[in-house]
Amino acid sequence: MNIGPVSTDGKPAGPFDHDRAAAAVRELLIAIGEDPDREGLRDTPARVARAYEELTGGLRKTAEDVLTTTFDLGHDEMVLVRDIELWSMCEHHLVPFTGVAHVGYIPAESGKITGLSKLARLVDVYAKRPQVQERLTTQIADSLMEILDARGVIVVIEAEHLCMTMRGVRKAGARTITSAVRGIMHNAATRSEAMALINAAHR
Ligand SMILES: Nc1nc2c(ncn2[C@@H]2O[C@H](COP(=O)(O)OP(=O)(O)OP(=O)(O)O)[C@@H](O)[C@H]2O)c(=O)[nH]1
Ligand SMILES: [Zn+2]
Repeated sequence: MNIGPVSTDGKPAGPFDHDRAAAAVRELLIAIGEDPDREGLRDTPARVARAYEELTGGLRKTAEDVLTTTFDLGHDEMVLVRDIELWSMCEHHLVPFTGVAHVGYIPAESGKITGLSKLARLVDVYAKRPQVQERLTTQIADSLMEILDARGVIVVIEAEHLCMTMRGVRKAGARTITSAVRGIMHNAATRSEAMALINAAHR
C-alpha cells in the first residue's frame, strides 16, 4: 500500500499551481455568465485559488508527516478519539462533505502510541483532498495499522454530503456512515467495546 505523498489515484501530487487555479476560476466565472472584471469579483480568482490550496492541502502531506510523535508508554489497550470534526470535498462534485470521524486503535504490544491530536491531524491529511467517504475511511485505517504497527484499528465516519443536500437529490439530513475495521479489532468483543464507546457519543 502506498501511503506516501500521493494523490488519491496513486500518482505523486504536484505542487499547487496558484496561477493556473486562478485562471481556471476566472474561466468558470465567465462560463456561468458572470463578469470577472466587475468590482466584487476582481480578487475572487486569486482568493479562490488560495482557498483551494488550503482545502486540498492534504495532497501535499503524508501520514508519516503527522504521526511522527510516538511514545512508548507501554499502554497496549484501546485508544479511541471520537467526534473528530471532519470537512472534506466530494471528488464527484467538488463540494464539501462534513461530519465526524471516530478513530480507535489498539497499540502494538510494545505500547507504541501517538499523540491524540495526531489522530485528528491524520484525518485531515486524507480529508483535505478530493475524496469519497469510503476511501477516506480505509486510508485512515490502513495508515494507522502500518505506521503505528497497531494490532487493531477501527474508523467510523458519519457525514452529510452537500452534493446530496444543496443540489441533486436534495435530501437534507441524510447521513452516510462508513467503517473500516482492521486486525484484532475484528474480534467480536473488542469491536463491540469500540462501538459502545463510539455510540456513547449519541446518548
Ligand atoms: N460512494 C460514494 N458516492 C458518492 C460520494 N460522494 C458523492 N457520491 C455520489 O456520486 C454519485 C455521482 O453520480 P453521477 O450520476 O455521476 O452524478 P450526478 O448526475 O451529479 O448525480 P446526482 O448526485 O444523483 O444528481 C452520486 O450518486 C453521489 O451521491 C462518496 O463519498 N461515496
Ligand atoms: Zn458529490
